[in-house]
Amino acid sequence: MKHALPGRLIVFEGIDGTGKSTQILLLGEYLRRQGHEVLITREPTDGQFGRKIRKLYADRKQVSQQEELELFLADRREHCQTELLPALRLGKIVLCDRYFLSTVAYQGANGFDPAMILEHNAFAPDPDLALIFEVSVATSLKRITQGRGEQLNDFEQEESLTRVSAIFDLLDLPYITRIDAEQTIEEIHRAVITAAQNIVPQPVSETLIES
Ligand SMILES: Nc1ncnc2c1ncn2[C@@H]1O[C@H](COP(=O)(O)OP(=O)(O)O)[C@@H](O)[C@H]1O
Ligand SMILES: Cc1cn([C@H]2C[C@H](O)[C@@H](COP(=O)(O)OP(=O)(O)O)O2)c(=O)[nH]c1=O
Repeated sequence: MKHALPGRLIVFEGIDGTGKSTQILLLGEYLRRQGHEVLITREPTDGQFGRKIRKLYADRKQVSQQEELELFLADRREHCQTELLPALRLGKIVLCDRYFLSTVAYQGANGFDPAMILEHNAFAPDPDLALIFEVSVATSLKRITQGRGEQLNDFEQEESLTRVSAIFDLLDLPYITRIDAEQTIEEIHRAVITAAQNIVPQPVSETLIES
């Protein structure tokens, strides 16, 4: 659903380890320096459903794929109502680390029809900009292990990231901009600013100077 609220919603998408969390903080700092009010948030959230999802992952518990999909949708419904929509109504720039394209790609990789997943997210405002961070699966795996010191079940993880990545590659929606995330942190930051500038309104500070 396209929103007509005064704020802007920018979401950061892509497979794990592409540098989303790094870049969201850098863009947040940049926009705040420009005089914007910024909300930085993420999914899964820290709300009741998001905590449940993280706990399932941490405990390596298996739930049915249907249950998993429903948990992500419940988390997003709550996130929209309690955080995203109120912030957009106040004219804030909302930066969200993962949103419904992650459900399309990850739960799509689990076998659900991507188009059906998109329909189930019709309650959620469309982002004004969805940045899809693109790296090879090899780079993703390297960054995950380096950054977090996790011991990987290499083959399983490689296979599932490849499937998720293939769905991200196929997505074709008007608000998507693809970012080459193999570059340095500084180069990516510049590409992110360029994309954001197309949809972010003039900052309050500049409006005041001109009038
Ligand atoms: N452009 C980059 N080049 C090399 N390493 C990076 C880059 N961006 C992020 N990293 C590192 O890769 C790891 C994963 O980055 P992170 O921002 O947490 O990714 P994500 O949020 O997409 O999982 C971290 O250790 C981070 O410091
Ligand atoms: C938002 C969302 C995330 N996920 C997955 C992607 C991640 O592997 C996992 C946790 O997200 P996240 O905390 O972003 O993981 P990371 O910090 O490792 O990038 O949840 C889905 O499967 N569906 C969704 O709708």
